[in-house]
Amino acid sequence: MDTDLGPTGTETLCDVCTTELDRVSKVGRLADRELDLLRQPKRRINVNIPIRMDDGSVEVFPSFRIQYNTARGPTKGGIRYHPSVNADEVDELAFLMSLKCAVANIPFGGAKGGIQVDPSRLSEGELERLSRAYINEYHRNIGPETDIPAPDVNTDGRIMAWMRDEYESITGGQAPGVITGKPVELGGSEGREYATSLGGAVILDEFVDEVEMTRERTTVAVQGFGNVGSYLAKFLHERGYDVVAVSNVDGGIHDSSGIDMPALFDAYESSDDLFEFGAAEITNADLLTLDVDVLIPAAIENQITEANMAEVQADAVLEMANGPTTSRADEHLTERGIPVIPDILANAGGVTASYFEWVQNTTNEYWTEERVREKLATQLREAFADLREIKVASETTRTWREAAYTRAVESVLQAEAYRGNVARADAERSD
Ligand SMILES: NC(=O)C1=CN([C@@H]2O[C@H](COP(=O)(O)OP(=O)(O)OC[C@H]3O[C@@H](n4cnc5c(N)ncnc54)[C@H](OP(=O)(O)O)[C@@H]3O)[C@@H](O)[C@H]2O)C=CC1
Ligand SMILES: O=C(O)CCC(=O)C(=O)O
Repeated sequence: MDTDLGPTGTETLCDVCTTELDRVSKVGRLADRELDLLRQPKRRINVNIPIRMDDGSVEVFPSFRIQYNTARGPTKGGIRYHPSVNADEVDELAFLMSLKCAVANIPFGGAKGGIQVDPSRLSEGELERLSRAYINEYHRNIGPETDIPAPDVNTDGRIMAWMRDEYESITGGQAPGVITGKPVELGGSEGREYATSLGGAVILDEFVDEVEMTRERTTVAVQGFGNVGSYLAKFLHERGYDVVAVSNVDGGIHDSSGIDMPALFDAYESSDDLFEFGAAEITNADLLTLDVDVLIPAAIENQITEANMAEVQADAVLEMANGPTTSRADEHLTERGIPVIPDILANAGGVTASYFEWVQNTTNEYWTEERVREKLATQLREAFADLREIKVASETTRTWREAAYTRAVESVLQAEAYRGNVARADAERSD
């Protein structure tokens, strides 16, 4: 199925996206046509991919690529492998990518992809066949100037390498800019592997300065110890924060005097088991309600919800995962004066470094790790400053999320207007 949606396409945005869009729409007095453009993806593609398994049987894996908004540039966003991935989830993630690229001020639209699979069940060969088959099915829809995938949950540089190779064997020639998050030896950027986390650390530093806290006395709990959570815990420890809890899908560990992160990294590398480290064990539910300065969901969506929002004791939330807070919980935290640094700012370091990778691929000029880190920090500090300015200047903007949506929606709609897709005259606006 390949759908260019008209204004009658179904809406599948999550409640927090819809709530925030409605709020921004009311304040900005957006026209119906403008809202339609934001509420639905431009193109949804889904393919059931048959794969021959090692035992000779054939399994079929549903897969998706959703290109949400193309006004600001080629679409950009990761590919997720997870048993529960579905079209609605990918819609929402693609919507968030469209806003995130605008918040980070990089010239991309937003997309997201996914395969409904539990990759831990697959052999290396099956994983490679599935990854290559995904590109085989979608190669006409992606490309360095159209839609550029990247890693997300359960995907990594090795998978990006197979995907680049498959794309080039189908299309002929070299096309390093078709995908980002590649290994450095294959045209990847220095620093991309940890950029989401480094970006999160830069944003948290800015926030801590803003509210006049000091890093040294700031305790943090990080849910998720994958690419984003583990590097973030490391960076925050190096910057002087006290990382008191971390977790993976099986649960977590807690030490109120601060976890020795280098020692944990060494232990985890060999055991792949947080519990073997010997610190007190906690559940993911416990972690989310710990009495810490900053709670950092860095795993999957819908973690702070109506069920646990009243028990959240943190003084602030840094959303490193996409969509970890539901709308009701977001409102509740706001009422209690707990600031939430939204996903589309907090985790924008990943796509920003992906943009740098794409620029390097396009110019064939490669940068040092130091240059990437400096440029990343500058870009994210500017993004934070832009949102602070909106918050300070506006009497109605209460939260960082509202500021981020305000900035992103304005930027996307300006681009749509310059393309002639919407008229931005007051006469067009509905009340
Ligand atoms: N990778 C990137 O560049 C970017 C990622 N993000 C977002 O960050 C989040 C994490 O992504 P990433 O680190 O790449 O993914 P990974 O697959 O590398 O890691 C995910 C982590 O979350 C844990 N986890 C999975 N399910 C649960 C659960 N139900 N409860 C608690 N923990 C769970 C996993 O545990 P286990 O290790 O045991 O499997 C793992 O530690 C996602 O929301 C992603 O969309 C956002 C921007 C960029
Ligand atoms: O690096 C990218 O292009 C996208 C990363 C991503 O999927 C995300 O920010 O959620």
